[in-house]
Amino acid sequence: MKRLDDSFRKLEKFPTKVIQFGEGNFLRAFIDWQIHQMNKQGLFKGGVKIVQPLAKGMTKNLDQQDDLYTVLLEGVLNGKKYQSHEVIESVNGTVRPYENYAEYLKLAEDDNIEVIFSNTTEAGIAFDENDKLSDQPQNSYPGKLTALLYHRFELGKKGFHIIPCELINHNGDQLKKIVLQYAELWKLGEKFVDWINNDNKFYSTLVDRIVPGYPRDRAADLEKEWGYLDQMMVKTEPFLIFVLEGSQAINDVLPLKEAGINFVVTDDMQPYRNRKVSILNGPHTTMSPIARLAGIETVGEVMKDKDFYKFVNDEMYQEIIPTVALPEKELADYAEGIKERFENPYVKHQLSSIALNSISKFTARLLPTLKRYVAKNQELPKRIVLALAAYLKIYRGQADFEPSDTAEVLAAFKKIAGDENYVHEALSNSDFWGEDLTQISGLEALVNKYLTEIDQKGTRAIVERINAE
Ligand SMILES: NC(=O)c1ccc[n+]([C@@H]2O[C@H](COP(=O)([O-])OP(=O)(O)OC[C@H]3O[C@@H](n4cnc5c(N)ncnc54)[C@H](O)[C@@H]3O)[C@@H](O)[C@H]2O)c1
Ligand SMILES: O=P(O)(O)OC[C@@H](O)[C@@H](O)[C@H](O)[C@H](O)CO
Repeated sequence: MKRLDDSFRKLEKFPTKVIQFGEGNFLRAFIDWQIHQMNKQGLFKGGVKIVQPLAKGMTKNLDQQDDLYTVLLEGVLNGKKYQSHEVIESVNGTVRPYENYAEYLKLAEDDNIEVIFSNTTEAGIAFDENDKLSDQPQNSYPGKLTALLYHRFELGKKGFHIIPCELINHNGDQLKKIVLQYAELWKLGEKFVDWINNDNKFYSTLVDRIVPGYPRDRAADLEKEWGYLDQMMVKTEPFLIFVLEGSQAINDVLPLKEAGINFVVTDDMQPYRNRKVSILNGPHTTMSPIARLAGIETVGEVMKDKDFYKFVNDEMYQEIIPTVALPEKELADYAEGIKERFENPYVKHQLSSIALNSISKFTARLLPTLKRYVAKNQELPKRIVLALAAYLKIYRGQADFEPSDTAEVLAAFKKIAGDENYVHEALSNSDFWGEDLTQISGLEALVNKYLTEIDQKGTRAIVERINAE
């Protein structure tokens, strides 16, 4: 069978206007897909050069198919079923700084390039004090970026719009802060710092699209159906939201909105972040321990089970939405969309993968809601507390499966697992939760009660009872 090659292109190859750090599934199904949508409508007329941020990666595989790949879009959005595939033509080429650093630095010389995107995972936006300007390349992504920016500055050229998509809060501010740290460490001078501050714009973003990646189980069948080989195909849900904090002028640079994409430019993205973290990630973090203890394996199975569906729905509407400071109708529409995404029949989202590092996830994704709920109602949100009790059972080593967390967290739980005051010891450990949870009135007693009930009857019985209350 034929591989993808340039003969599959339907659009002309546009000049490179974007540098993208990262060749991962998410960026290919999110940023490069969006650029392709703009190009199809003649709105952007620009291509992407992908920089592989690590020594090892997938860019050679992409080059082997002339930088083309297929996005398989499957799911339900606003009640409409989507099942389509499209060859994405927005990638113009790839650059590997570990193999050819000169070619990497040369990107700074291209006047057509206006925008830099990145997604190097949450670990990527980090300062490495051992990085040097003379390294070829620097170890960290911000180190590599600073070297590129400095070369651009020395050539007297204009700066960039720098748009990180890593899932950390204030990602743009964080990245800029580290670039300025390198400017100081490498003594790049006041003028460079002024150029960073005045000629470049760093934006903070929130990205949301579930991208399960390469559809391993169906790839061979899909290739047969499409009539070509594609080792870089990527599967995604149809939903996306791309929130960017900054001035509306970015719409002139990136006419995403005009292309019909759900691109939101705002001067404060925190409400969008709170909404996503509490209404999407919150229920994920709640259902994962409770449903796994009841023998359920995926988010889709949770949504198909009438008891668990009601439990999740009630958590969204009774415990979470009333605590988020946005118009209720908007939140309800968002919640309905999330339920549709959780029900996506094409995505098998494992509860075990959501469970990775659950203690920090509970702290970031559920604890703020629990505290806001208590402040508002002077009582505890039962469903979130049941999740906490279920986690304590799992982390005590009393489930049919192991908890997966950092070595420190696992060791700390191991130390207290045999303690007769286990619940008190666990809840009062501020290293887990950032604070002493026994200070929240009634929490320790309710967790103890739920733990006893879980031992006696299992989580499903408690879910049924809470549903009936
Ligand atoms: N897949 C999703 O559904 C989804 C949705 C929203 C956000 N995200 C987030 O996007 C990120 C990437 O996800 P993906 O599915 O594309 O993963 P992936 O494994 O396909 O790609 C990871 C990319 O990050 C780069 N990378 C990894 N560690 C790095 C480091 N220390 N420094 C620099 N670069 C590094 C790799 O080179 C690669 O380009 C994750 O952090 C994930 O949480 C994923
Ligand atoms: O990716 P994690 O492990 O941080 O969190 C698990 C899920 O809640 C998460 O992947 C969501 O599906 C995603 O955040 C949707 O955009």
